[in-house]
Amino acid sequence: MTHQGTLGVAVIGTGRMGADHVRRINEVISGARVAAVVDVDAERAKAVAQGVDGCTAHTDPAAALASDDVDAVLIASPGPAHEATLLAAFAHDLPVLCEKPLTPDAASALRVLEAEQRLGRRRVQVGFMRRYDAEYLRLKALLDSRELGRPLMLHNRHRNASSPPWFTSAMLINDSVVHEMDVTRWLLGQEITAVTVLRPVPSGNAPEGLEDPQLVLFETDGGVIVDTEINVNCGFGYQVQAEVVCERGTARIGDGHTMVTNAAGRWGGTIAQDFVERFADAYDREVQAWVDATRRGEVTGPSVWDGYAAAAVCEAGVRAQREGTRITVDLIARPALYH
Ligand SMILES: NC(=O)c1ccc[n+]([C@@H]2O[C@H](COP(=O)([O-])OP(=O)(O)OC[C@H]3O[C@@H](n4cnc5c(N)ncnc54)[C@H](O)[C@@H]3O)[C@@H](O)[C@H]2O)c1
Ligand SMILES: O[C@H]1[C@H](O)[C@@H](O)[C@H](O)[C@@H](O)[C@H]1O
Repeated sequence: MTHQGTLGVAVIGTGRMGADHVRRINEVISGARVAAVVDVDAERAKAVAQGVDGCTAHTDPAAALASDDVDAVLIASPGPAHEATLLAAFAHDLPVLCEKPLTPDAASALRVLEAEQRLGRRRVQVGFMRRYDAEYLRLKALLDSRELGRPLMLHNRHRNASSPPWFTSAMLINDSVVHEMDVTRWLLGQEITAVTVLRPVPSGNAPEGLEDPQLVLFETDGGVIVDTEINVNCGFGYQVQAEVVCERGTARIGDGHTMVTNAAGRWGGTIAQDFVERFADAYDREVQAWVDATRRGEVTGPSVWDGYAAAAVCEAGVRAQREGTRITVDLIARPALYH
């Protein structure tokens, strides 16, 4: 560990999330510094490194991972690039915070799972940041207390103001609904066993050819039914809501009205415009929790098993969407490392 016990972090990928995590490590959280940044776009890496004291810029993760200044790795490159960097970090015995998705498909996630098991201990926290959001944490605590009895149904709404130009119909499932896959498994403590996808008439707001919105149904091994409206061109803002229906009551999060105003014949509040705004505190808590655990020599939070399970549900979801039928999810038995 460098500089009086401060964790030296290499941030891989300095795009939207990577640059935001560099700012967070530099300005918001404690116990870590950005020692190196890596991006295949050399200019982007250099521009981000310039704003950080003692930070080197690289185009190849191998150079950064081999540096004596680097104690830990934060991966924020696109999903298909995650596996290679995860395996390289394992080879250097470095702890990792890996943005979601762990990897884009179940086979590659399984390879990472097997590699981590060969190390014999957990090395990776996966960036499912909703587990660090104050509202989701309250909902989880309520469900764990069983105050409302057993959960029976979970209704989710996941709305983005607009989708980026490269967004595909499959990405509604594996880039967006992947978050509901993780919170469903985490909130309920159950695995998702089957997925069905229903598609209404596409919104006129959606780019030509994008099947948006969609309604995604999960069945779980505890008999809970979960529905998620995914709607990535809703136009009005970024909205993530969840309502759990239990035997003796319901609980709902995500209305997010910290202040309600009355003016000009209307009442109401404001809606965040993107995930960076809505989940700002959750990202801060996620990265701080990773740094704190790493400095204690521990690994906490969403695991490679969680990343693998989400990848397997994504695969079933994309098939369910394509084939228009209910698809069951096949998971391997959970290895002892993740019990
Ligand atoms: N948790 C969340 O809410 C959330 C939100 C958005 C994105 N993400 C995830 O964060 C990751 C990055 O997404 P983004 O929106 O920042 O993307 P982005 O396109 O803005 O940035 C990705 C960066 O990685 C670089 N890059 C590409 N291949 C690379 C490689 N092999 N090695 C190093 N750098 C490489 C690109 O040049 C680019 O600068 C993705 O895994 C994405 O799913 C998570
Ligand atoms: O990559 C992003 C990100 O994961 C957001 O949290 C989600 O709301 C978006 O739909 C997705 O495209």
